[in-house]
Amino acid sequence: MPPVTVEIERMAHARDLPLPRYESEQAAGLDLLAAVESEVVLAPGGFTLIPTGIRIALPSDHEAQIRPRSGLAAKHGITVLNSPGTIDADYRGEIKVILINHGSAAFSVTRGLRIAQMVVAPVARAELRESGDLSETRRGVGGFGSTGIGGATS
Ligand SMILES: O=c1ccn([C@H]2C[C@H](O)[C@@H](COP(=O)(O)OP(=O)(O)OP(=O)(O)O)O2)c(=O)[nH]1
Ligand SMILES: [Mg+2]
Repeated sequence: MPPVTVEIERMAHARDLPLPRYESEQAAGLDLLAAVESEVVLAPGGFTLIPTGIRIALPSDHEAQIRPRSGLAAKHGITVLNSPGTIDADYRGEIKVILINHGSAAFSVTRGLRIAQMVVAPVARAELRESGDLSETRRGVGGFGSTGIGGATS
């Protein structure tokens, strides 16, 4: 798939920070940096909105998803509260990341720390057509474990 062009602006408080980038050749997400002025300490159980200092313009019919970094989650219990956060194609404000500390120790967010990753993805927009005659399926209304919990199913 050819790359999608995303316009990006580094805001005044982030001109010294590098642009988000893919950390490996085939990485799905661009790592987002914390554009905090000074250290922000997240107490256990606490959550906070972290600025990234960037604004973007996505092409129409695309979104950006703000996802956690597994390293921060596995090592410190830090994740994205509203994961995946949704950046709409028409949003022109600063991208912010809502981090939550599920760990048992305080976590320090320092300027430039790679706090989350942003995945750009195509989006299908629905045209709703109201109907009283939805198609039948084998699953029907079954859900929430209707196929069994754990083990192999036959
Ligand atoms: O993690 C996030 C999630 C959202 N946003 C920005 C971009 C998005 O386009 C906008 C609105 O997000 P969302 O639709 O999730 O929030 P809402 O509570 O529905 O707000 P709104 O009424 O503004 O749509 O906020 C972020 O910067 N970070
Ligand atoms: Mg919304």
